[in-house]
Amino acid sequence: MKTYQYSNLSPEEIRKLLKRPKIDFTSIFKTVQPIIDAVEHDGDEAVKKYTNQFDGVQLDSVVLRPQDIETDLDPEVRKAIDTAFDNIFRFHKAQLYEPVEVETMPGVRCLKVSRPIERVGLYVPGGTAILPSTAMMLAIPAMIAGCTTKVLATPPRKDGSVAPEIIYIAKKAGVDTILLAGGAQAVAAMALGTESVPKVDKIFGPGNQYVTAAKMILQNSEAQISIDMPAGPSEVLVIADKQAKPSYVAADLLSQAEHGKDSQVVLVALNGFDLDSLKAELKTQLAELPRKEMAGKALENSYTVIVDSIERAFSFSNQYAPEHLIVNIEQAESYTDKIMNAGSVFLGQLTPESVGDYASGTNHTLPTYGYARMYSGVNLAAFQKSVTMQSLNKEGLRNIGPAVEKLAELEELQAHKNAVTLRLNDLE
Ligand SMILES: NC(=O)c1ccc[n+]([C@@H]2O[C@H](COP(=O)([O-])OP(=O)(O)OC[C@H]3O[C@@H](n4cnc5c(N)ncnc54)[C@H](O)[C@@H]3O)[C@@H](O)[C@H]2O)c1
Ligand SMILES: N[C@H](CO)Cc1c[nH]c[nH+]1
Ligand SMILES: [Zn+2]
Repeated sequence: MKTYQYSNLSPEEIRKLLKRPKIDFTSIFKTVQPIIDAVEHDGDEAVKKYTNQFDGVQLDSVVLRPQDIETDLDPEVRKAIDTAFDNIFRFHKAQLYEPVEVETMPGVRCLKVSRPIERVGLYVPGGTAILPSTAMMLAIPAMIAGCTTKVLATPPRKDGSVAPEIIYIAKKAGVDTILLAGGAQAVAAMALGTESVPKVDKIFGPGNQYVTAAKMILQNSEAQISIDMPAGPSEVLVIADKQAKPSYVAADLLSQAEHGKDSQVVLVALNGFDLDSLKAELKTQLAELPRKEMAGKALENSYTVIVDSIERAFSFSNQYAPEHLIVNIEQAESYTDKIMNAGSVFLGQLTPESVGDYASGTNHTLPTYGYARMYSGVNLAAFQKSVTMQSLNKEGLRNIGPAVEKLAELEELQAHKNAVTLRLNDLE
């Protein structure tokens, strides 16, 4: 990790630091488009072909029905999943809201109600690590929202199976179909539908560049789907002051670096934070990690910036708009008003980012790459759409009619005006 002193940086150097490592989507689109075309044309056969090519697995069937499969989990694993499941359920259930009803003028009643997006596709990455936690983050809000068709896609393991933990979660959350595929072929199968995969209306979930590119292409295609957000390689920004323990900060930075070599981690250090101890901690902790190669590569894309005030620390973080922000400074809770752009925030010395990845209750599918400036992380509302309704009585029609007639006249839309005038005349 390189270290920069903020006050010595030129505006151009700051701009460069705030940008993420470039992803060349043009070449990825060239790989992904033919995969999508093949799935559109050949359905399940294409899914099988690419699963063989990229995952080395020859599938007999591309789908499983989780409800038909017995799972035998280690009791401790089951208990941990159940704890996380309950917390995620509780936090997302609390996001259900009551219909909005307003009488905008006497006799004119307006309503806003929520309805589930009926058919959803949930992508659970599985290239370099199995992620049962992502299965929970997607399937639980889909269940609470009332989505009726829930397809969960995940790459098969080398023996063609799906991790029992994912099956257990899928059953618990009422997922109907598991698609044994990853990458662009899985996204295409859910967006377009195949002989055995139901077509969905919205696709959720993080993934590598092939997954992200397929989501981007398909949302702009005739498949008529929407996607949650452009979620890319995991990232974290830590703000640390002199009270922050270097060993904790190192562990937090490494926890996101170990996701993949393209992850980026950033430390914004306030004066007094012990950078020498941090460097030593990073070295010793990294050496012990099973994924040290990936995490080490990610650290090469990463950096520390030293700032001289808390204001500067938050303004840098807001411009960077991290997926995860850890505020490891004294009285962290008193600074929440300063946080404008971040996917999910972890306040204080005792709140590692990992708790949000697994079990605190918040969602871990979050915007990366600076998209936290305008996108929210996955939440209950992402699985719903709102429908507005209105109804008028005689008084309402009399009250509102003249304004609508006048505005229709202004826009020279006579039929619009007539629809009101005919009714008003009948009232007389
Ligand atoms: N932002 C978030 O919320 C979040 C959460 C969890 C994970 N992540 C990120 O998700 C990503 C997971 O990536 P992953 O690779 O482990 O799993 P993945 O499931 O996203 O991708 C694996 C699939 O990629 C396809 N693939 C592999 N090589 C290919 C090639 N050359 N051409 C075409 N397709 C190919 C294969 O079909 C394979 O099944 C990581 O970048 C991680 O940081 C993000
Ligand atoms: N940190 C990831 C989101 O960026 C989510 C995750 C899953 N498992 C562990 N971490
Ligand atoms: Zn993580």
